[in-house]
Amino acid sequence: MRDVQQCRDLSEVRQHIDRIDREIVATLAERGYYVHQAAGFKRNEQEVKAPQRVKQVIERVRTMAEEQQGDPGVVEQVYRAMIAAFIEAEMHTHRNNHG
Ligand SMILES: C=C(O[C@@H]1C=C(C(=O)O)C=C[C@H]1O)C(=O)O
Repeated sequence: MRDVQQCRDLSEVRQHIDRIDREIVATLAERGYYVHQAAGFKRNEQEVKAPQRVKQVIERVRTMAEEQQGDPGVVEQVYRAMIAAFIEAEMHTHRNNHG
């Protein structure tokens, strides 16, 4: 985990959360850009979904959470929701590419 500060009140806690959200949204935009490119390399909808890759990603981020004193269960839930949304977006791109 990165260095964390002890806050004096809820407002200070929320300032940190707002700052972190800015970073998360920027990172999601960057990730989304690569997911969009992934669609261009896939031939069908099963390849877009790539369940084996999803399994690998989930295992990897759970391990990373454990190493960084995060909560693997929370990380897995967040990732499953995020990947589902990215698959939906990638599916749109795939369908546009293939008529
Ligand atoms: C980006 C990909 O496509 C999909 C999205 C994934 C993701 O957001 O991590 C992982 C696998 C696929 O379901 C990929 O195959 O790598």
